[in-house]
Amino acid sequence: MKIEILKQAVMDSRDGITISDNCIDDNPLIFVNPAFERMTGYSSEEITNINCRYLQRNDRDQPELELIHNAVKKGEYCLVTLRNYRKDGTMFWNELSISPIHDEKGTVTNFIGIQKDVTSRVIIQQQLRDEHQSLEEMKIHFEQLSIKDGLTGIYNRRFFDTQFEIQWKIACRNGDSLTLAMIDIDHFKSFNDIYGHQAGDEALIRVADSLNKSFQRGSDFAARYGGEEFVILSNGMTQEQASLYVKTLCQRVRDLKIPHSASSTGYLTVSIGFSVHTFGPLHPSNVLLAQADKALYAAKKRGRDQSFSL
Ligand SMILES: Nc1nc2c(ncn2[C@@H]2O[C@H](COP(=O)(O)OP(=O)(O)OP(=O)(O)O)[C@@H](O)[C@H]2O)c(=O)[nH]1
Repeated sequence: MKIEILKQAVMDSRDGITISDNCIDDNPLIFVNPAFERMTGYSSEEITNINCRYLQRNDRDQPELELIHNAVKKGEYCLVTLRNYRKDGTMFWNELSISPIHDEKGTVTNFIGIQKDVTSRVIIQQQLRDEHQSLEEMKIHFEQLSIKDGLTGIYNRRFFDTQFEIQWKIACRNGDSLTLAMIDIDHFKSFNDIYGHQAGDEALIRVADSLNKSFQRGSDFAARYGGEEFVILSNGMTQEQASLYVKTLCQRVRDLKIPHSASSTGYLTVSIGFSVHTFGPLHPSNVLLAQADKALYAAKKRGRDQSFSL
């Protein structure tokens, strides 16, 4: 091939082509083609005989610069995408490859650099990444919405039903005990009537929060079961442990000291029915719910502000 054609190919290339001199201190550019001049806005005279790091200006905190530095040191090829700045100060993404040129003894005498302005591609990639991230955030948000109660922020009935099924199956397989506590606010209708619905909502939030902070085990959880009714599911407790635990729940709500003039104590209280059941392979799950529900009814009958188990 004629040397003239090679020369013309470099001059006509749409990609920027540079040649640096590796035998001179600081590896300065000794040639840039017209496409490089168009891409950067610098003329050949302005940028030859100096190292091309001026293209990064003060934006030196780019890990890719370390890759180039190492490749030059070892006399190796490398491909990076960098933020570069044109003469007018505007930024562009430069996809740069550098390849060593060897003399007959194998010494690296020069590097040839090929540069492409890939700004549009990088911007689209960033937009896609951002959109993907927002979609992920929305997905998490909607997942949370589907299992959390809108008012109190604790788990909702749907989550409880699913989780109850799972924990029941595990308990049946392992022969473990499960404890279900059904917690109902006392005289809540009159609380709403006296203090208003908004105050009722605030009381529900405070009670839910207090119950939600009461666990000893990671697998325990509280959920809002209905209007002013909550449930707590816990595994591995004995009857005695469960009995002590639910007493502390009643106390936690008393300690909130939410005034309730229609309550005999003067404060908002809860009644709790609980059931502890050790499951075997054939035990249905609803026994726990039915027993806890009956026990709650009994706790109400016995005067409220207390826990009870059948
Ligand atoms: N503010 C508010 N009130 C609610 C909400 N959900 C249910 N309630 C109210 O809770 C009250 C429950 O009343 P009842 O089922 O009669 O029970 P109670 O008055 O607590 O009586 P006992 O359970 O027998 O002590 C009703 O007045 C409902 O309107 C809610 O999200 N916000």
